[in-house]
Amino acid sequence: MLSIAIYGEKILNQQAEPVTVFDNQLHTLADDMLATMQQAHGVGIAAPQVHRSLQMFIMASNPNSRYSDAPMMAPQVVINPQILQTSVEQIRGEEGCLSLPQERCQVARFESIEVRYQDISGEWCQEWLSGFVARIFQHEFDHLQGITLRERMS
Ligand SMILES: O=C(O)C[C@@H](Cc1ccccc1)[C@H](O)SCc1ccccc1
Ligand SMILES: [Zn+2]
Repeated sequence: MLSIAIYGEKILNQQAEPVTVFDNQLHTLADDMLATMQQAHGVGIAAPQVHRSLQMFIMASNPNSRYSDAPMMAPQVVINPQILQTSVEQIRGEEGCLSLPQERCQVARFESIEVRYQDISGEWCQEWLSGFVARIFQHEFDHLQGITLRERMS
């Protein structure tokens, strides 16, 4: 397990660096992030949260106490992500953050988004996401820009 940065640590407010080398070390980091996220019962985790300023996160939606209709999906490693398009509609929903333990707040997110990112082998993927998975993507994408729930509280 990796240690999780807590709100107030500088790394959480920095713009993360692009990933340029897709090697075994990157695979190891992805495995360690996944294990850390699962131990914390999260549905996502971003590299800056484990003190690595890299544009990389994991999203792993699964039905949970707050989002019982969340889809079950295999964990997805997302690298150098871009948000290409967003829906007009936004939806407010409850979010938590592993870096803000015990805090929950309502955050408005776009209902659906078109995204482009590289997977763990460097292949580019482009797809539309909606609902809870889109919410996780936007939450983790914020972490890569140095934005946390505190800055999003509305
Ligand atoms: O801090 C993080 O990035 C992980 C969050 C991700 C998250 C994204 C969107 C909405 C909620 C959470 C953790 O998963 S916090 C734990 C959690 C899990 C399910 C629902 C709410 C909070
Ligand atoms: Zn978070």
